[in-house]
Amino acid sequence: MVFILRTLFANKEIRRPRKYLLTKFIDSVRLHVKGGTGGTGLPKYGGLGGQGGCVYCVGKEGADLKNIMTKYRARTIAAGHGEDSRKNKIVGSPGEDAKLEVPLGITIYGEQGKVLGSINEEGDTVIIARGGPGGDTKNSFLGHFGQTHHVRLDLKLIADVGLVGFPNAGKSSLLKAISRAKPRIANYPFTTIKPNIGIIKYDDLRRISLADLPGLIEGAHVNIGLGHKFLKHVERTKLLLFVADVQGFALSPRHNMRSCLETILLLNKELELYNEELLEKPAILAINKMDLPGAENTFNEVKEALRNMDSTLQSIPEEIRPNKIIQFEDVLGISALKHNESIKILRDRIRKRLDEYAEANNPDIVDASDLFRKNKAIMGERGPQVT
Ligand SMILES: Nc1nc2c(ncn2[C@@H]2O[C@H](COP(=O)(O)OP(=O)(O)OP(=O)(O)O)[C@@H](O)[C@H]2O)c(=O)[nH]1
Repeated sequence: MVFILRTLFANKEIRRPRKYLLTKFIDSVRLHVKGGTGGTGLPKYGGLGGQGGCVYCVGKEGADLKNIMTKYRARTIAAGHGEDSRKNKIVGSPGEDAKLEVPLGITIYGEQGKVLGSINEEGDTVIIARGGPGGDTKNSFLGHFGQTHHVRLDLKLIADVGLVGFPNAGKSSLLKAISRAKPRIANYPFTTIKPNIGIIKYDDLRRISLADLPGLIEGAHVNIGLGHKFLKHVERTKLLLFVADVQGFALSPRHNMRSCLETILLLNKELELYNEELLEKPAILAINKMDLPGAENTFNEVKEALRNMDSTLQSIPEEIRPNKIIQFEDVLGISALKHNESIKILRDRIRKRLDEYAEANNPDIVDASDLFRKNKAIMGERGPQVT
């Protein structure tokens, strides 16, 4: 009884979201959406019913799916119905639209996985349930029902760089050292249970975003650890930043101890098993914890092994051998904890690789002097050569 009264008279302002909503990172939401019904027309006066309202999504920076889940606890969103035509208001007003603010990076799927649209920039709009037409001569002045169906909003973070590594490799420490993000850092695996985004700011005001994802482990493809659940978030990144612990990794004393080189190959394999296309992305390898004793030797060994991949693979057990090897643009030794010169070098290298990527994908942004040189080479001494 006390519980019922408390619930009935509870002040909605101070009601907190359910506990699981406070902790969990939500990257997929299923909703039932209903477009409004069109208003009825008035045949006697030729009156038109108002059109039913639509449900639509608008991209908004800073919005998140958790807010949608808290706001629409019943997971149903309905737009308003169109107004009926009346003697003193012949044309009924359209129903009120229901606007849903969603984060950038959302893809909207309808029934049977059909893609309804995606939202990648602030202000992008996708209608997810159309309102029914109002009553007029074409439908005997009877308003129609709006569209009613289930949709799934699936979030894939949009960041320039995606950090991938085993748990405890120091991804969060690196994110903290390189950007102003404040992720949780602790000396046990799986401290990171949801993606964190950090921004690197350069002197020329260029900003590069990095997504730190929960650690992958051997067997992630069969859902061990946190599985491949978060790998979808690297699909939209332009550059992969592998972070490997120079000491290697063992999840517990019961698990195999994997060396630094083995963790790199295992990460390669897990990415390959998730989506082979990810291996085509430009990638940088950062070997972390270089402040530890003996790190320099291991680093040189790993670098050498990566250089002679064919002979390395022969000495690697078959269960951790990837079919396709990722090509690293750079292999760097860093210390995320000491926050030293190595972090600065990494920052510059990330910038360089992303600039190269932009140049390759947007030929319009090429350096003007480079363009001049190329044009001069084509034109030769006497101007353009016609072939
Ligand atoms: N010596 C040393 N320790 C480091 C370095 N970077 C990180 N660590 C330590 O390694 C441990 C794990 O660091 P995290 O940054 O939480 O690692 P993570 O990869 O984010 O781990 P998960 O959240 O489990 O995925 C912490 O105790 C850090 O202090 C480093 O450069 N040198």
